[in-house]
Amino acid sequence: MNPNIHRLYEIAQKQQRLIIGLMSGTSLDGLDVALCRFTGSGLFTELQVVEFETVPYTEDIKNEIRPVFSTKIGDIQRLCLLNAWIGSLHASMIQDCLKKWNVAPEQVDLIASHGQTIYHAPKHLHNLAQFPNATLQIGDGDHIAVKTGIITFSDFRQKHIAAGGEGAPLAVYGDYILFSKKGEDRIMLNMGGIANFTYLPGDLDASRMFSTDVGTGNTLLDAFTRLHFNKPYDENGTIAASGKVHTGLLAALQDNPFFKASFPKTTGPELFNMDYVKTAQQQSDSQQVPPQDIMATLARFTAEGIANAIHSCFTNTKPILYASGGGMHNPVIMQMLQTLLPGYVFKDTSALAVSPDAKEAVLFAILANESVAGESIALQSRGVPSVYMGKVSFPQ
Ligand SMILES: Nc1ncnc2c1ncn2[C@@H]1O[C@H](COP(=O)(O)OP(=O)(O)OP(=O)(O)O)[C@@H](O)[C@H]1O
Ligand SMILES: CC(=O)N[C@H]1[C@@H]2OC[C@@H](O2)[C@@H](O)[C@@H]1O[C@H](C)C(=O)O
Repeated sequence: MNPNIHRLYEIAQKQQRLIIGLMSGTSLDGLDVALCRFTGSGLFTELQVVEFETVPYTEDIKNEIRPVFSTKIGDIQRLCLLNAWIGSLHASMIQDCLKKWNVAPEQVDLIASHGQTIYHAPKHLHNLAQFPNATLQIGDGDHIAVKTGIITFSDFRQKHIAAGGEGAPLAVYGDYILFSKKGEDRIMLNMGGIANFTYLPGDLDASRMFSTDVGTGNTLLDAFTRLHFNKPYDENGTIAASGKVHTGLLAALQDNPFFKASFPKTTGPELFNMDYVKTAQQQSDSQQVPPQDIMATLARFTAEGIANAIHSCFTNTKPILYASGGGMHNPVIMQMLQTLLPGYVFKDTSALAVSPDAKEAVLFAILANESVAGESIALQSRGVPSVYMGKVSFPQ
Protein backbone atom coordinates (compact mmCIF):
# COMPACT_ATOMS: atom_id res chain seq x y z
CA MET A 1 0.00 0.00 0.00
CA ASN A 2 1.13 3.55 -0.66
CA PRO A 3 2.34 4.69 2.79
CA ASN A 4 0.46 7.98 2.32
CA ILE A 5 -2.82 6.11 2.03
CA HIS A 6 -1.89 4.13 5.11
CA ARG A 7 -1.16 7.35 7.01
CA LEU A 8 -4.48 8.83 5.93
CA TYR A 9 -6.26 5.66 7.06
CA GLU A 10 -4.57 5.94 10.46
CA ILE A 11 -5.51 9.60 10.76
CA ALA A 12 -9.12 8.73 9.99
CA GLN A 13 -9.17 6.24 12.87
CA LYS A 14 -7.48 8.41 15.49
CA GLN A 15 -9.32 9.43 18.64
CA GLN A 16 -8.06 12.98 18.17
CA ARG A 17 -6.83 14.85 15.12
CA LEU A 18 -4.79 18.03 14.95
CA ILE A 19 -5.78 19.96 11.82
CA ILE A 20 -4.63 23.35 10.59
CA GLY A 21 -7.41 25.33 8.89
CA LEU A 22 -6.40 28.13 6.51
CA MET A 23 -8.44 30.99 5.10
CA SER A 24 -7.36 33.95 3.01
CA GLY A 25 -10.53 35.73 2.09
CA THR A 26 -11.65 38.29 -0.42
CA SER A 27 -10.34 41.17 1.74
CA LEU A 28 -6.74 40.12 0.90
CA ASP A 29 -5.77 41.13 4.42
CA GLY A 30 -3.78 38.00 5.27
CA LEU A 31 -3.80 34.30 5.95
CA ASP A 32 -5.84 33.08 8.92
CA VAL A 33 -4.18 30.02 10.46
CA ALA A 34 -6.16 28.01 13.04
CA LEU A 35 -4.69 24.97 14.77
CA CYS A 36 -7.67 22.83 15.77
CA ARG A 37 -7.96 19.70 17.87
CA PHE A 38 -10.87 17.46 16.86
CA THR A 39 -12.47 14.55 18.60
CA GLY A 40 -15.14 12.71 16.65
CA SER A 41 -16.92 13.93 13.55
CA GLY A 42 -20.33 15.04 12.30
CA LEU A 43 -22.71 16.14 15.04
CA PHE A 44 -20.42 14.40 17.56
CA THR A 45 -17.52 16.73 16.72
CA GLU A 46 -15.71 18.28 19.65
CA LEU A 47 -13.41 21.12 18.74
CA GLN A 48 -10.73 23.02 20.58
CA VAL A 49 -9.01 25.91 18.79
CA VAL A 50 -5.51 25.42 20.16
CA GLU A 51 -3.84 28.36 18.41
CA PHE A 52 -4.89 31.09 16.01
CA GLU A 53 -2.99 33.71 14.10
CA THR A 54 -3.68 36.05 11.18
CA VAL A 55 -0.46 36.38 9.21
CA PRO A 56 -0.89 39.75 7.46
CA TYR A 57 -0.22 40.04 3.75
CA THR A 58 2.44 42.70 3.12
CA GLU A 59 1.66 45.39 0.54
CA ASP A 60 4.10 43.58 -1.79
CA ILE A 61 2.08 40.36 -1.52
CA LYS A 62 -1.19 42.22 -2.13
CA ASN A 63 0.34 43.97 -5.13
CA GLU A 64 1.36 40.64 -6.66
CA ILE A 65 -2.19 39.28 -6.34
CA ARG A 66 -4.31 42.35 -7.21
CA PRO A 67 -3.64 42.41 -10.98
CA VAL A 68 -5.47 39.08 -11.40
CA PHE A 69 -7.89 39.38 -8.47
CA SER A 70 -11.60 39.43 -9.42
CA THR A 71 -10.78 40.86 -12.82
CA LYS A 72 -12.17 39.58 -16.12
CA ILE A 73 -9.12 40.54 -18.10
CA GLY A 74 -5.80 39.52 -16.61
CA ASP A 75 -2.32 38.18 -17.14
CA ILE A 76 -2.51 34.39 -17.51
CA GLN A 77 1.21 33.97 -16.86
CA ARG A 78 0.84 35.79 -13.53
CA LEU A 79 -2.09 33.55 -12.61
CA CYS A 80 0.00 30.46 -13.37
CA LEU A 81 2.95 31.74 -11.33
CA LEU A 82 0.76 32.80 -8.43
CA ASN A 83 -0.81 29.36 -8.15
CA ALA A 84 2.55 27.85 -7.18
CA TRP A 85 3.82 30.96 -5.38
CA ILE A 86 0.82 31.34 -3.07
CA GLY A 87 0.96 27.61 -2.22
CA SER A 88 4.59 28.00 -1.25
CA LEU A 89 3.96 31.30 0.56
CA HIS A 90 1.16 29.81 2.64
CA ALA A 91 3.42 26.84 3.48
CA SER A 92 6.10 29.24 4.78
CA MET A 93 3.51 31.11 6.83
CA ILE A 94 2.37 27.80 8.38
CA GLN A 95 5.98 26.87 9.18
CA ASP A 96 6.47 30.24 10.92
CA CYS A 97 3.29 29.74 12.95
CA LEU A 98 4.31 26.21 13.98
CA LYS A 99 7.70 27.48 15.14
CA LYS A 100 6.07 30.26 17.11
CA TRP A 101 3.62 27.84 18.70
CA ASN A 102 6.33 25.28 19.43
CA VAL A 103 4.49 22.59 17.50
CA ALA A 104 6.44 20.14 15.33
CA PRO A 105 5.01 19.48 11.83
CA GLU A 106 4.93 15.76 12.68
CA GLN A 107 2.35 16.50 15.39
CA VAL A 108 -0.07 17.92 12.82
CA ASP A 109 -2.30 15.41 11.03
CA LEU A 110 -3.69 17.53 8.21
CA ILE A 111 -3.78 20.97 6.66
CA ALA A 112 -7.06 22.24 5.21
CA SER A 113 -6.35 25.04 2.76
CA HIS A 114 -8.99 27.28 1.21
CA GLY A 115 -6.54 29.01 -1.16
CA GLN A 116 -6.95 32.51 -2.54
CA THR A 117 -10.18 33.16 -4.40
CA ILE A 118 -9.24 34.78 -7.69
CA TYR A 119 -12.60 34.76 -9.41
CA HIS A 120 -16.09 33.68 -8.40
CA ALA A 121 -18.56 33.36 -11.26
CA PRO A 122 -21.97 31.88 -10.50
CA LYS A 123 -24.21 31.66 -13.55
CA HIS A 124 -26.09 34.81 -12.57
CA LEU A 125 -22.82 36.75 -12.83
CA HIS A 126 -21.46 35.41 -16.14
CA ASN A 127 -24.83 34.87 -17.86
CA LEU A 128 -23.27 32.53 -20.41
CA ALA A 129 -25.82 29.76 -20.98
CA GLN A 130 -23.26 27.14 -22.03
CA PHE A 131 -21.20 27.47 -18.83
CA PRO A 132 -21.91 26.22 -15.30
CA ASN A 133 -21.38 27.97 -11.98
CA ALA A 134 -17.62 28.42 -11.57
CA THR A 135 -15.08 29.60 -9.03
CA LEU A 136 -11.28 29.60 -8.82
CA GLN A 137 -9.10 29.39 -5.73
CA ILE A 138 -5.33 29.22 -6.20
CA GLY A 139 -2.32 28.32 -4.05
CA ASP A 140 -1.93 24.67 -4.99
CA GLY A 141 -2.10 22.15 -2.15
CA ASP A 142 0.84 20.09 -3.48
CA HIS A 143 3.20 22.97 -2.69
CA ILE A 144 1.86 23.17 0.85
CA ALA A 145 2.11 19.39 1.40
CA VAL A 146 5.63 19.04 0.01
CA LYS A 147 7.03 22.07 1.83
CA THR A 148 5.45 21.35 5.22
CA GLY A 149 5.52 17.52 5.05
CA ILE A 150 1.84 17.51 6.12
CA ILE A 151 -1.01 15.89 4.13
CA THR A 152 -3.05 18.77 2.72
CA PHE A 153 -6.68 19.06 1.68
CA SER A 154 -7.45 21.95 -0.65
CA ASP A 155 -9.73 23.28 -3.38
CA PHE A 156 -12.93 22.62 -1.44
CA ARG A 157 -15.35 24.55 -3.60
CA GLN A 158 -15.26 22.55 -6.85
CA LYS A 159 -17.13 19.55 -5.40
CA HIS A 160 -19.92 21.83 -4.17
CA ILE A 161 -20.34 23.15 -7.72
CA ALA A 162 -20.06 19.68 -9.27
CA ALA A 163 -22.90 18.58 -6.96
CA GLY A 164 -25.17 21.47 -7.93
CA GLY A 165 -24.16 24.39 -5.68
CA GLU A 166 -22.52 27.73 -6.46
CA GLY A 167 -19.29 26.78 -4.63
CA ALA A 168 -20.25 28.91 -1.62
CA PRO A 169 -21.12 29.57 1.11
CA LEU A 170 -19.49 26.48 2.59
CA ALA A 171 -19.85 27.85 6.12
CA VAL A 172 -23.16 26.03 6.43
CA TYR A 173 -21.51 22.61 6.94
CA GLY A 174 -19.32 23.76 9.82
CA ASP A 175 -22.05 25.98 11.26
CA TYR A 176 -24.44 23.04 11.37
CA ILE A 177 -21.88 20.69 12.93
CA LEU A 178 -20.53 23.11 15.51
CA PHE A 179 -23.22 25.62 16.31
CA SER A 180 -26.65 23.99 15.89
CA LYS A 181 -28.45 24.10 19.20
CA LYS A 182 -31.74 22.49 20.09
CA GLY A 183 -34.22 25.10 21.26
CA GLU A 184 -32.39 28.15 19.89
CA ASP A 185 -32.90 29.58 16.39
CA ARG A 186 -29.56 31.00 15.32
CA ILE A 187 -28.18 33.18 12.55
CA MET A 188 -24.43 32.84 12.06
CA LEU A 189 -23.56 36.16 10.37
CA ASN A 190 -20.10 36.54 8.85
CA MET A 191 -18.98 39.97 7.66
CA GLY A 192 -15.79 39.60 5.64
CA GLY A 193 -15.29 41.20 2.23
CA ILE A 194 -18.74 39.79 1.46
CA ALA A 195 -21.44 39.27 4.10
CA ASN A 196 -23.21 35.95 4.46
CA PHE A 197 -25.26 34.07 7.01
CA THR A 198 -26.34 30.58 7.91
CA TYR A 199 -29.74 29.94 9.47
CA LEU A 200 -29.74 27.16 12.07
CA PRO A 201 -33.30 26.33 13.18
CA GLY A 202 -33.70 25.42 16.83
CA ASP A 203 -35.68 22.29 15.91
CA LEU A 204 -32.48 21.01 14.21
CA ASP A 205 -34.44 20.35 11.01
CA ALA A 206 -31.57 20.26 8.51
CA SER A 207 -33.98 20.72 5.60
CA ARG A 208 -34.86 24.24 6.82
CA MET A 209 -31.27 25.26 7.32
CA PHE A 210 -29.59 27.32 4.62
CA SER A 211 -26.68 29.62 3.99
CA THR A 212 -26.43 32.56 1.62
CA ASP A 213 -24.36 35.57 0.70
CA VAL A 214 -26.40 38.73 1.18
CA GLY A 215 -24.24 41.47 -0.34
CA THR A 216 -21.19 43.46 0.65
CA GLY A 217 -19.35 43.22 3.92
CA ASN A 218 -16.22 45.39 3.82
CA THR A 219 -15.20 45.04 0.18
CA LEU A 220 -16.45 48.43 -1.07
CA LEU A 221 -15.47 50.23 2.14
CA ASP A 222 -11.94 48.83 1.81
CA ALA A 223 -11.65 49.67 -1.90
CA PHE A 224 -12.93 53.23 -1.40
CA THR A 225 -10.67 53.78 1.65
CA ARG A 226 -7.64 52.63 -0.34
CA LEU A 227 -8.45 54.93 -3.22
CA HIS A 228 -9.47 58.08 -1.37
CA PHE A 229 -7.74 57.84 2.02
CA ASN A 230 -4.66 55.76 1.17
CA LYS A 231 -5.27 53.33 4.02
CA PRO A 232 -6.02 49.59 3.81
CA TYR A 233 -9.35 49.92 5.66
CA ASP A 234 -11.42 52.32 7.75
CA GLU A 235 -10.14 51.40 11.18
CA ASN A 236 -12.96 51.44 13.74
CA GLY A 237 -15.19 53.09 11.12
CA THR A 238 -13.88 56.57 11.95
CA ILE A 239 -14.14 57.86 8.37
CA ALA A 240 -17.66 56.49 7.82
CA ALA A 241 -18.70 57.89 11.21
CA SER A 242 -17.67 61.38 10.09
CA GLY A 243 -19.96 61.34 7.02
CA LYS A 244 -23.69 61.20 6.41
CA VAL A 245 -25.67 58.77 4.31
CA HIS A 246 -26.63 59.97 0.81
CA THR A 247 -30.06 58.46 0.20
CA GLY A 248 -29.94 58.81 -3.60
CA LEU A 249 -26.63 56.97 -3.84
CA LEU A 250 -27.86 54.31 -1.41
CA ALA A 251 -30.92 53.66 -3.60
CA ALA A 252 -28.73 53.41 -6.72
CA LEU A 253 -26.39 50.95 -4.98
CA GLN A 254 -29.37 48.82 -4.01
CA ASP A 255 -30.78 48.78 -7.53
CA ASN A 256 -29.31 45.48 -8.71
CA PRO A 257 -30.95 42.14 -9.59
CA PHE A 258 -28.70 40.41 -7.02
CA PHE A 259 -30.84 41.83 -4.22
CA LYS A 260 -34.08 40.59 -5.82
CA ALA A 261 -32.83 37.05 -6.50
CA SER A 262 -34.02 34.32 -4.16
CA PHE A 263 -31.85 32.66 -1.52
CA PRO A 264 -29.38 31.00 -1.48
CA LYS A 265 -27.11 33.04 -3.72
CA THR A 266 -23.47 34.05 -3.83
CA THR A 267 -21.48 37.04 -4.94
CA GLY A 268 -18.10 38.71 -4.71
CA PRO A 269 -15.95 41.68 -5.71
CA GLU A 270 -16.49 40.64 -9.36
CA LEU A 271 -19.81 42.48 -8.99
CA PHE A 272 -19.25 44.74 -5.98
CA ASN A 273 -16.23 46.83 -6.95
CA MET A 274 -15.30 50.46 -7.60
CA ASP A 275 -16.95 50.38 -11.05
CA TYR A 276 -20.19 49.43 -9.28
CA VAL A 277 -19.83 52.47 -7.00
CA LYS A 278 -18.98 54.80 -9.90
CA THR A 279 -22.04 53.65 -11.86
CA ALA A 280 -24.26 54.21 -8.82
CA GLN A 281 -22.73 57.68 -8.34
CA GLN A 282 -23.52 58.56 -11.95
CA GLN A 283 -27.08 57.23 -11.67
CA SER A 284 -27.69 59.25 -8.52
CA ASP A 285 -25.76 62.32 -9.65
CA SER A 286 -23.63 62.12 -6.51
CA GLN A 287 -20.12 62.42 -7.99
CA GLN A 288 -19.45 65.58 -6.00
CA VAL A 289 -20.52 64.16 -2.64
CA PRO A 290 -17.67 64.28 -0.05
CA PRO A 291 -15.80 60.96 0.30
CA GLN A 292 -16.76 60.72 3.99
CA ASP A 293 -20.43 60.69 2.95
CA ILE A 294 -19.73 57.99 0.37
CA MET A 295 -18.13 55.94 3.17
CA ALA A 296 -21.15 56.42 5.43
CA THR A 297 -23.38 55.38 2.50
CA LEU A 298 -21.29 52.27 1.78
CA ALA A 299 -21.49 51.25 5.44
CA ARG A 300 -25.26 51.70 5.31
CA PHE A 301 -25.39 49.69 2.06
CA THR A 302 -23.68 46.80 3.88
CA ALA A 303 -25.92 47.07 6.93
CA GLU A 304 -29.14 47.30 4.88
CA GLY A 305 -28.06 44.38 2.66
CA ILE A 306 -27.77 42.23 5.77
CA ALA A 307 -30.85 43.57 7.55
CA ASN A 308 -33.12 43.38 4.48
CA ALA A 309 -32.08 39.78 3.86
CA ILE A 310 -32.81 38.87 7.48
CA HIS A 311 -36.19 40.66 7.43
CA SER A 312 -37.20 38.85 4.25
CA CYS A 313 -36.30 35.43 5.69
CA PHE A 314 -37.69 35.77 9.22
CA THR A 315 -41.09 37.24 9.87
CA ASN A 316 -42.36 35.33 12.92
CA THR A 317 -39.12 34.60 14.68
CA LYS A 318 -36.03 36.55 15.69
CA PRO A 319 -33.11 34.13 15.79
CA ILE A 320 -30.12 35.05 17.96
CA LEU A 321 -27.43 36.65 15.80
CA TYR A 322 -23.86 35.41 16.22
CA ALA A 323 -21.47 37.70 14.34
CA SER A 324 -18.00 36.92 13.01
CA GLY A 325 -15.53 38.32 10.46
CA GLY A 326 -13.67 41.64 10.28
CA GLY A 327 -16.83 43.74 9.81
CA MET A 328 -17.85 43.14 13.40
CA HIS A 329 -14.89 45.31 14.42
CA ASN A 330 -16.48 48.25 12.57
CA PRO A 331 -18.73 50.01 15.11
CA VAL A 332 -20.53 52.01 12.39
CA ILE A 333 -21.76 48.85 10.68
CA MET A 334 -22.66 47.23 14.01
CA GLN A 335 -24.56 50.30 15.21
CA MET A 336 -26.51 50.49 11.96
CA LEU A 337 -27.36 46.79 12.17
CA GLN A 338 -28.70 47.17 15.68
CA THR A 339 -30.91 50.05 14.55
CA LEU A 340 -32.16 48.14 11.50
CA LEU A 341 -32.82 44.91 13.40
CA PRO A 342 -34.68 46.02 16.54
CA GLY A 343 -35.43 43.29 19.04
CA TYR A 344 -32.66 40.99 17.77
CA VAL A 345 -30.11 39.76 20.30
CA PHE A 346 -26.56 40.28 19.02
CA LYS A 347 -23.70 38.07 20.16
CA ASP A 348 -20.51 36.94 18.50
CA THR A 349 -19.04 33.48 18.07
CA SER A 350 -16.73 33.91 21.07
CA ALA A 351 -19.90 33.16 23.08
CA LEU A 352 -19.70 29.74 21.40
CA ALA A 353 -15.99 29.27 22.15
CA VAL A 354 -14.73 30.17 18.66
CA SER A 355 -12.99 33.49 18.06
CA PRO A 356 -14.94 35.48 15.43
CA ASP A 357 -11.70 36.12 13.53
CA ALA A 358 -10.83 32.40 13.45
CA LYS A 359 -14.24 31.09 12.44
CA GLU A 360 -13.72 30.76 8.68
CA ALA A 361 -10.31 29.06 9.04
CA VAL A 362 -11.86 26.66 11.57
CA LEU A 363 -14.58 25.93 9.04
CA PHE A 364 -12.09 24.50 6.54
CA ALA A 365 -10.49 22.36 9.26
CA ILE A 366 -13.97 20.95 9.94
CA LEU A 367 -14.46 20.16 6.24
CA ALA A 368 -11.15 18.23 6.19
CA ASN A 369 -12.07 16.43 9.42
CA GLU A 370 -15.31 15.33 7.75
CA SER A 371 -13.51 14.28 4.58
CA VAL A 372 -11.26 11.87 6.50
CA ALA A 373 -13.39 10.83 9.47
CA GLY A 374 -16.99 11.82 8.76
CA GLU A 375 -19.34 8.89 8.40
CA SER A 376 -21.94 10.74 6.39
CA ILE A 377 -22.69 14.27 5.31
CA ALA A 378 -26.22 14.40 6.61
CA LEU A 379 -27.11 17.74 5.07
CA GLN A 380 -29.50 18.07 2.21
CA SER A 381 -31.27 21.35 2.03
CA ARG A 382 -31.43 24.42 -0.19
CA GLY A 383 -28.10 24.76 -2.05
CA VAL A 384 -26.36 22.42 0.39
CA PRO A 385 -25.32 19.26 -1.46
CA SER A 386 -24.50 16.21 0.61
CA VAL A 387 -20.83 15.82 -0.31
CA TYR A 388 -17.35 15.47 1.12
CA MET A 389 -15.09 18.24 -0.12
CA GLY A 390 -11.40 18.86 -0.76
CA LYS A 391 -8.62 17.26 -2.78
CA VAL A 392 -5.74 15.42 -1.17
CA SER A 393 -2.05 16.31 -1.63
CA PHE A 394 0.58 13.99 -0.20
CA PRO A 395 4.00 15.23 0.92
CA GLN A 396 5.87 12.60 -1.12
N1 LIG B 1 -10.87 47.48 13.62
C1 LIG B 1 -11.52 47.41 12.47
N2 LIG B 1 -12.29 48.44 12.07
C2 LIG B 1 -12.97 48.41 10.90
N3 LIG B 1 -12.89 47.39 10.02
C3 LIG B 1 -12.14 46.32 10.37
C4 LIG B 1 -11.42 46.27 11.60
N4 LIG B 1 -10.77 45.09 11.63
C5 LIG B 1 -11.07 44.43 10.48
N5 LIG B 1 -11.89 45.18 9.72
C6 LIG B 1 -12.42 44.87 8.38
O1 LIG B 1 -12.42 43.47 8.19
C7 LIG B 1 -11.78 43.14 6.94
C8 LIG B 1 -11.20 41.75 7.04
O2 LIG B 1 -12.25 40.86 7.33
P1 LIG B 1 -12.13 39.31 7.13
O3 LIG B 1 -10.72 38.90 7.41
O4 LIG B 1 -13.22 38.68 7.88
O5 LIG B 1 -12.41 39.19 5.58
P2 LIG B 1 -12.14 38.02 4.57
O6 LIG B 1 -12.10 36.72 5.29
O7 LIG B 1 -10.98 38.39 3.73
O8 LIG B 1 -13.44 38.12 3.63
P3 LIG B 1 -14.45 36.98 3.08
O9 LIG B 1 -15.06 36.32 4.27
O10 LIG B 1 -15.44 37.78 2.30
O11 LIG B 1 -13.63 36.10 2.21
C9 LIG B 1 -10.76 44.25 6.75
O12 LIG B 1 -10.39 44.38 5.40
C10 LIG B 1 -11.53 45.45 7.29
O13 LIG B 1 -12.38 45.99 6.32
C1 LIG C 1 -15.92 32.29 -3.57
C2 LIG C 1 -15.53 32.72 -2.20
O1 LIG C 1 -14.37 32.70 -1.84
N1 LIG C 1 -16.52 33.12 -1.40
C3 LIG C 1 -16.32 33.50 -0.01
C4 LIG C 1 -16.49 34.99 0.15
O2 LIG C 1 -16.26 35.36 1.50
C5 LIG C 1 -17.52 35.37 2.18
C6 LIG C 1 -18.48 34.89 1.13
O3 LIG C 1 -17.84 35.34 -0.07
C7 LIG C 1 -18.58 33.35 1.14
O4 LIG C 1 -19.54 32.97 0.19
C8 LIG C 1 -17.25 32.66 0.82
O5 LIG C 1 -16.51 32.24 1.95
C9 LIG C 1 -17.00 31.59 3.06
C10 LIG C 1 -15.86 31.08 3.90
C11 LIG C 1 -17.96 30.43 2.78
O6 LIG C 1 -17.84 29.75 1.76
O7 LIG C 1 -18.79 30.17 3.64
